[in-house]
This record gives sequence, structure tokens and C-alpha cells, in this order.
Amino acid sequence: MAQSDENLANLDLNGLRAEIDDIDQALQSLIIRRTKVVQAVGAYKDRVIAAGGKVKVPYRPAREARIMRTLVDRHNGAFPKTALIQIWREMIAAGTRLEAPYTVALCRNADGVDCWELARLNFGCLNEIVEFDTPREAFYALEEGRAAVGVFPKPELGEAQPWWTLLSDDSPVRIVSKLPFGGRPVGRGEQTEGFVLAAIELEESGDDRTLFIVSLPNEISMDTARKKIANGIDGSAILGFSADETGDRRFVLVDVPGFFCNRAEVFQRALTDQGLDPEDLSVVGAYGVPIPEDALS
Ligand SMILES: O=C(O)C(=O)C[C@]1(C(=O)O)C=C[C@@H](O)C=C1
Repeated sequence: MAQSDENLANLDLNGLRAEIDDIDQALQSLIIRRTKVVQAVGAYKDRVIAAGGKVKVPYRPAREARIMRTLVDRHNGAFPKTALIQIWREMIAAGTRLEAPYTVALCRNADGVDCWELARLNFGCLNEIVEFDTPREAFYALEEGRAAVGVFPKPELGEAQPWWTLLSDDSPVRIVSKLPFGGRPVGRGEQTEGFVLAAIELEESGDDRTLFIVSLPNEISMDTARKKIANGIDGSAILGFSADETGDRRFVLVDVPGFFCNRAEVFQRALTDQGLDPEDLSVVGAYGVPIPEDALS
């Protein structure tokens, strides 16, 4: 029998435990019900694929971002929001696995950093995590469908052979999410950030950032490029730059506020207005802006 908050103080230990048992039963019934609905979503997606749709990976990070933000917004009481998110992470990850098999690809950066903890927290206790020797191998696993998602360490400015140069208009693999999204692991992995890559369509979550790669002639110094990109696109940040093999141009990974899927021309125009004259510009991803730490306390 559900007790009022005031009445809890009058219950003995058995009474309180009986109350917890009732709540657990209600929660479990809802999990069973939610799972049936997720399986119906999986069946719906199968029908779309059978009708000629392209999407084979069930992961929908924009939808997940909306769910997590709603949870945080409507929460109250003493239960920590980060732990609340983690309960949903497990539920969503386990349910996604029922929709289609799910392997998570990992790789290390040049400093040996990987995102194992972030991957385990985000994709749950059941999904297989496979560590590849190189980012290139992890990337091919995504392209070939041997892994559904990959978690790659956040790019470092100036690193040799950055993984993000594998992204292009010719590949279905995109950056689709940023981790951690809602709360950091405590201890190991606390400082790590990463991007999730998957061969899925980009979708809007309501508060997003877009990533594009632009190729610029090498005569333009990084400082000039940085200033002009900042002047041309409000709120933009350069996440990486690299020289290509021929050495006459460099690639720059730029992170900008807003959702600009399939709208590379917007950036092309902004950079041309700054006199940068980009040779090639591709939108390579978009991600829901993670929930800020202060909204989780
Ligand atoms: O909404 C969907 O597309 C689902 O597959 C359901 C669900 C969920 O459990 O809520 C599961 C996986 C997706 O990444 C997003 C949400």
C-alpha cells in the first residue's frame, strides 16, 4: 500500500521494506512494458529497412539526448541525477541490443588514451566492447558493419595522423554524439572525453553542435585560419588540424553551434567571406550538447 511521505517516519523496518518491495514491483513492471515497446520500435525499424531504408544500426543518439534532458529537467528529490541517467543508460543500451546486435569499437590515441569507461557507462554492461589496434581498423569495422558504434578519444590539437581525417563525404560513418553526455565516471576515465561514431543519419536533438572538416592551403597559417574561422562563425572552436600527405594543404576540424546537417554551403560562404577560400568542406557530424555539470548537481 503506497504510504504518504509523512507516514514513512511512523513505519518500522518491515513496513519500510514492504514499501520498497511495492515500488520495486511497480518499477519492474514498467521496465517489462518499456521493453515490449522498444521491441516494437525494433520491428518498425526492420520494416523500414525491408522497404528500402538505409538505417541498420538502431542507435538514435538525438532521441537519447532528448530523453536524458527530460529526465534531468523533471527530477527532484535526493536521488542523484547522474545515477538516474545511468539507470536509463542501462535500460536503453539493453533494449537497443534487443533491436539489433551491438558491438562497440574502441581505439587509443597516440598517448595511449582510450574511452573504455565512457563506452561501458554509455553502452551498458551487456554490449561487447572490442578494442582495435588503430583508429583506422576501428573505423573500418564501423564502415563494414562489424561494429555498430565506435568511441574515439577527443582529438588533440596538432596530433599526428588524427583519426578524424578518415571521415569524408564518401563514408557513411559520422560523428553522432559526444561523451560523457550526462555525468562523468568517478576515478578512472574521469578526465576523458570522446566522440561516438556510427554509420547513421544525423538527427537534431534540440541543442546541437555540428562538425565540419575544411581543407585550406598550407600558406594560411594556423593562427590566421583560427582567427578567420572565429570571426566568420560565432561560437566555433577548432578541434584539430593536420597536414595531408602531399603537404600543400591542411585539414581543420571545426566544431560550431547549431545543427547544420547537409548544409556545408553555410560554412563555405562564411569562410569565403573571411577570404579563406576553402578548397573542400564536408559536414562530418553533429552531436547533442552534453548536459552541463552544474545541471546535474
Ligand atoms: O526511439 C528509438 O528509436 C528506440 O530505438 C528506443 C530507444 C529507447 O530505449 O528509448 C532505444 C535506442 C535508441 O538509441 C533510442 C531510444
